[in-house]
Amino acid sequence: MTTYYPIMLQLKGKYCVIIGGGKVANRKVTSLLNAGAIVTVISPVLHEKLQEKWRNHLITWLEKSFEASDVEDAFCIIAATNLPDVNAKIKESAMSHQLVNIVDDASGSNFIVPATLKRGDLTIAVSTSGTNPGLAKKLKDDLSLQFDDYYGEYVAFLQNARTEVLTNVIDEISKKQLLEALLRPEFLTLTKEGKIAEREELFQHYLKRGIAPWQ
Ligand SMILES: C[C@@]1(CC(=O)O)c2cc3[nH]c(cc4nc(cc5[nH]c(cc(n2)[C@H]1CCC(=O)O)[C@@](C)(CC(=O)O)[C@@H]5CCC(=O)O)C(CC(=O)O)=C4CCC(=O)O)c(CCC(=O)O)c3CC(=O)O
Ligand SMILES: NC(=O)C1=CN([C@@H]2O[C@H](COP(=O)(O)OP(=O)(O)OC[C@H]3O[C@@H](n4cnc5c(N)ncnc54)[C@H](O)[C@@H]3O)[C@@H](O)[C@H]2O)C=CC1
Repeated sequence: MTTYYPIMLQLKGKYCVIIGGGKVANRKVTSLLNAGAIVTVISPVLHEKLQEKWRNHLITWLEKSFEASDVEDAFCIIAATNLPDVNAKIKESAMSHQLVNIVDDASGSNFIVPATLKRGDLTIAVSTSGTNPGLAKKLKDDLSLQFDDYYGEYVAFLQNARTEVLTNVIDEISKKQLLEALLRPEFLTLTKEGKIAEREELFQHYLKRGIAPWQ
């Protein structure tokens, strides 16, 4: 059993190379682009959705088969061909300091990709440590019902409110109580109901008192 170390990677401006141009490559490319990576795809053929990304100048496409020199300068490498031998060769070409994901070989990868759900700045990631990716996807889909779209707005509110508390409240006990109080269900319920003005009013009321009234 492998014990993984979960992290959130900052990939903005990082050079990532994906080898293979199929459905799986497209999924990995989509999430890399969302994270701001600079993406090059190496493949003689491109899936329709990757072709669209290429036409829109979102990716660089090298219309060729894999060669070891393709991954030399990459921060992150994803081997997503349908040929296990080629994927194994990609793994061998990578240096030990490079991030490498081999889509058909979890134990040969030094990172694997969880199923993720994004709601604004909130990310919920589910991994089965590679034992059942389908379950990771299912759990993510189940969680998407509980963590509905309004969560993005809720998290943005919490971010601003937390900043306001940290900036304005000097007394450490009041600060701690207010930060705890922000996570009580009232603020989530008001967000869910779209009562944004009332939510702000309630927060300002607590902020002015310097201490949450229910404490
Ligand atoms: C180890 C890992 C490596 C990696 O890719 O990083 C890996 C490996 C493999 N996946 C396989 C199959 C499937 N993978 C999916 C789906 C996803 N797979 C993803 C991640 C991972 N897959 C990593 C571990 C994640 C974890 O820790 O649990 C997700 C979560 C994230 C993403 O890809 O972005 C994404 C959901 C995206 C979403 O949220 O929608 C589905 C379902 C579907 O496609 O609908 C199936 C078919 C059902 C099934 O087989 O279970 C196979 C067999 C291939 C074959 O048959 O040859 C292998 C190879 C092996 O197991 O050795
Ligand atoms: N990790 C994951 O989430 C999953 C992994 N898989 C694995 O991923 C593999 C790929 O799946 P798909 O994208 O559906 O396959 P696919 O057949 O649609 O795509 C394979 C791509 O690899 C390219 N390719 C083949 N040889 C190459 C080479 N020498 N150099 C560069 N590119 C090359 C092909 O042109 C094609 O674009 C599957 O064989 C399976 O083992 C499958 C499902 C999920």
